[in-house]
Order: sequence, then structure tokens, then C-alpha cells
Amino acid sequence: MNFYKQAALALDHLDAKQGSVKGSVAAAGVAQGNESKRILALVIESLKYKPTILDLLSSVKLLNLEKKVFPAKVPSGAPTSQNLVLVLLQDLLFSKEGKVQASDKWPPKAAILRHGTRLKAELVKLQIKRGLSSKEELERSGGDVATQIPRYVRCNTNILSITKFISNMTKANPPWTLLSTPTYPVPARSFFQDPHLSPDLFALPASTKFDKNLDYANGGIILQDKASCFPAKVLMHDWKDGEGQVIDGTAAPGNKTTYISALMHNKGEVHAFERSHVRFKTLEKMLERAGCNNVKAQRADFMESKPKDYENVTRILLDPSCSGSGIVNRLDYLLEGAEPEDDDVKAERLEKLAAFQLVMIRHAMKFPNAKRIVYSTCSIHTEEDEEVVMKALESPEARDFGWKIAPRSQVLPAWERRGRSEVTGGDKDIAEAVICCVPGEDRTNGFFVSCFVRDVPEYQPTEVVGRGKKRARQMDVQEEEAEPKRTKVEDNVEDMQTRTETIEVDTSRTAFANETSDQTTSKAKPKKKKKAKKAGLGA
Ligand SMILES: C[S@@+](CC[C@H](N)C(=O)[O-])C[C@H]1O[C@@H](n2cnc3c(N)ncnc32)[C@H](O)[C@@H]1O
Repeated sequence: MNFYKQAALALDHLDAKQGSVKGSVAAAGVAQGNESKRILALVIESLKYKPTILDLLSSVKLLNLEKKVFPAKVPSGAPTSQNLVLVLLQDLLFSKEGKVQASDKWPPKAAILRHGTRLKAELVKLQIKRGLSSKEELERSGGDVATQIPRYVRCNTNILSITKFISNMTKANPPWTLLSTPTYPVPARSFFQDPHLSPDLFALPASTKFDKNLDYANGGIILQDKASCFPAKVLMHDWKDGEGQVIDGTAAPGNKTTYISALMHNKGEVHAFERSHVRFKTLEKMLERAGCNNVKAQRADFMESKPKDYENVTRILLDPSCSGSGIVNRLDYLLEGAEPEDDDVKAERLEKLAAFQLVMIRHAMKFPNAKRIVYSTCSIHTEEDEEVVMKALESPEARDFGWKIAPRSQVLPAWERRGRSEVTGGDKDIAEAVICCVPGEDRTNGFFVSCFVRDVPEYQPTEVVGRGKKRARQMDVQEEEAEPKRTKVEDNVEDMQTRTETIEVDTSRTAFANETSDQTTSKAKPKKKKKAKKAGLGA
């Protein structure tokens, strides 16, 4: 199928369902690789000029004039005529080449060209009417919320020291200025250490591009939203090398796993689980790129892991699939005007997600030597946030194994926005103990972080075998008694977002349903460290 038809199908998908721009390209069945990047670019450009093109179509009634080529009813599997016209006109009127890149014999191209002169004349009229000096100014402008969020850059200390990163920036040509105090919006060519996640997280102007940055290419820096750094930071609170091992139960694409790895100084062992086949590959790539020597990745379902096989694990991160309602996609403004999701559908979806999130936490609570579990979402819905935490605290696992909520003092106490006490049944301590982020307002995406803790005797590798086994046996009994029947929810839920910004075109909505269940294990093969060269950010 040609590339215009695929782009038009992605637009049809966006019109039919709410979803992300990138996700719709994947959902339209577009193969990965350069072709998908080209189609994504066309979809984005078409959305930018959609209002203008629709205005043009109200003057030049192309769909009526060329009914045979652009019928109102199209055969199944074909894109709608309106969206096909949209992508064709985008290329004809706004692309650098100024032409439709298809054979002249292709009927849709021929039909468009029959009206080319008139369309161009109407476009000039529209531009003059709006008092604009170029047709490019007809593009929709960016969303306010997204522009309030700085471009966050995490220095990946597995590869690049913080001192070296700063020096690469300040010696770049033209140089960047390191500010000593946070300033918003971040001034051009300036950067500073984030006040909550210093020393390794930096804030840069929102529009900063990284395609030509060598530290980025070498894995020395990772583009990661500030809020998405919180879970690893909270998990590794007071970590001492040699304490034990760590599990990341829901790891791909690997932003948090790579941060955990760095916070462990690339020592010890992190077990990273990822169930999706496609996303597991992304995870492997990211671990390799980030030079993680201490991560053992498994293509496996965390729910099928046996707690007694992980006696050395003391900390677990769970950042499971969620609605992604907190994500402020830099492309979201392009979807303004889309039909909102039906309330009942939304409630049902949230209920299913929350049920899945809860069983994941309850499973994590069974690990014999675990003493710290971080649960996070990039959702702003209480159903997936505080409500899940309350249910987890009331669960038999929490009661039997002594899990409670970690106090604020251990959960980034300096972060001001805490939980919603109306959801915690008025329990202010629980509300204070968790973190919320409001998209844009907090200069982050929307996010939620909670942490469960319990006292377990200090883990001793030599002694623990007996004690751990005993505890594991007790837990097996609990598992049979307490675990709710696992629904198929997780298998059907799409991962509603991808929080990696390191892969510019990603498969953010991987459907789990079609995956096979074979499991693979791989120890990340760290690539040889390349010398970081001067940062020449292209912003
Ligand atoms: C929100 S994403 C995780 C993002 C990741 N923590 C990061 O920061 O890059 C959730 C991931 O969990 C995976 N997942 C969901 N259920 C799982 C399960 N039961 N076992 C393993 N992985 C699972 C999904 O495929 C998805 O890749």
C-alpha cells in the first residue's frame, strides 16, 4: 500500500479513537523503520495544516468535484477520501518539494492536480485574508502545557560523569550557560541542575533538539521527563552498595531501569522484566546504549515470577501500564477538537487497569526479602493512583507481611504536591506520603509515585538461604489463599503511553494480545565507552 494511503489510515485511526499520534501510525499497521518515520512526519504535518486545508476544501469542493476518485463510501481497508485528500494536499501545498510524490497516473494524484492551480490561488487568498506573510504561518501553534515543561536531560553516570557533561555543554560552540538558580521558562542556551533531582537531572529550554548531540548519541545523556525520574530516585533512597538486588517488574523501554542501574553505580544486579516482545527489544537496545552492566533483562511476565527464586531482592519497582492520562505529549495540541472518550468506556477502562495494577503490587509484596516497593503511574486519575494504594494497603499481603506506606521523609519530601486526602479516606499521613504531579503546572508530565516499606531483618547472603526459604514457603501458602483470580485484563490492555523520549519514533501502543509467550533472558551487553565529545546541541 502506498505511503499516502498509510498516512491517511493513521489519520482515520486518530479520528475514530482517541490515541496518540505515534500510536496511531503504529495502529495503522505501518511497518517499523524509515518508512514509518516518513509516514509519521506526513501525519504530523497534515495535522498541523488540517484546519487550513479544511478551509480550502470548503472553497474548492474537491470531494464533490472528484466523486469517482474520492467516493463518500470507500471499500473496507481503504482510507477515507477526506484524509487521503488531506495528506495529498499537505504535500502539494506545504512540503518542501511542493508536489505529490506518486506516479502521475495514480488517479488520486491526477484528480488533485486537476484543481492544483485553483487550490494554490485560494491558499494565497486565505493567507492574505489572515494578514500572514508566509503560508507556513498557517500552521497550528504548539500547546501551552507542553511548552511549560522544560526539556529534561538526565546525565547517565554509567557513561558520562556530571562534571564532564557540564563541561561539554559550557564548552560547546556556541556555549551553554550553567545557571545557579532554576529559571522558568529556561532561557535560550541556558541550563541548570533540577532542584529536586540534582545532581544528575538538568533542565534546558523546552524546544531543545538533540539529534546532533554526541552525548545523546553515545548514551551519556537520556531525555527523560523529571517526573519519570522520581520512581527510581524514591526506590533507591538510602541505597548502599551490597544491600541486595533490585527488580524492575515492568521495565520497557527502560528509562527507570537505566536510572536504577546508574543509582546502583552500575554494580550489583537488577532483574528487569518485560512482557511485550516488541518492547523487550527496545529495552535491550536501551540497556546496551546506556552501558548498564548490572541489568539482567528477561522477556517474561512479572506475575509469573516466583518470589522464592529472588531471595536477594530487597527493592522492587512497579511502573505498570496505565491510562497515560498525565502525559502531555508534545504533539497533543494537534488533536484538539477530537471527540472525548465516552464516560462509561473510560470508567470501565480505568477499572480494568486498576485491577491489573493492584495484582502487580500484591505479587511484589510476596518477595521474601523485599523491603521497599515503589508503585508509579503517569496517570492523573485517582482510580489508578491513591485508590490502588489504599486497596494494596488493605490487601491480605500487606497485612500478613507487614507492608505499610513509606513516610514523606523517604519519598522526596521537598516535592510539594502530595496525594489527595479525599481519596485516602481523610488519612493525611497517607496522602502526604505519596507524590502527585499536575501536567504543565508542576513543569512535568502528570505523574503519581507511592512507596511501600516494611521491616525485614537485614539481608545476609550466607545466612538468608534458610530464613529466606522459610519465608518463601509461608508466602506460597498465602499466594494460593490470597491472590485474586487473574483476569485477562493485562493481556488486553494497551500500554497507553511510552515514556521514553530517547527513541523519537516509537511504538507507544503495543497491543499485548498478539504476543507469543516465549521467554528470553539477556544480560545487557554494554557497548564500549566512546569518548564523549563536545556537546553541540542543535537548539
Ligand atoms: C509504563 S510502561 C513502563 C515504562 C518504564 N518503566 C520506563 O520508565 O521506561 C509499562 C511496561 O510494563 C510492561 N508490562 C505490563 N505488564 C507486565 C507484566 N505482567 N510483566 C512484565 N511486563 C509487563 C508493558 O509491556 C510496558 O512495557
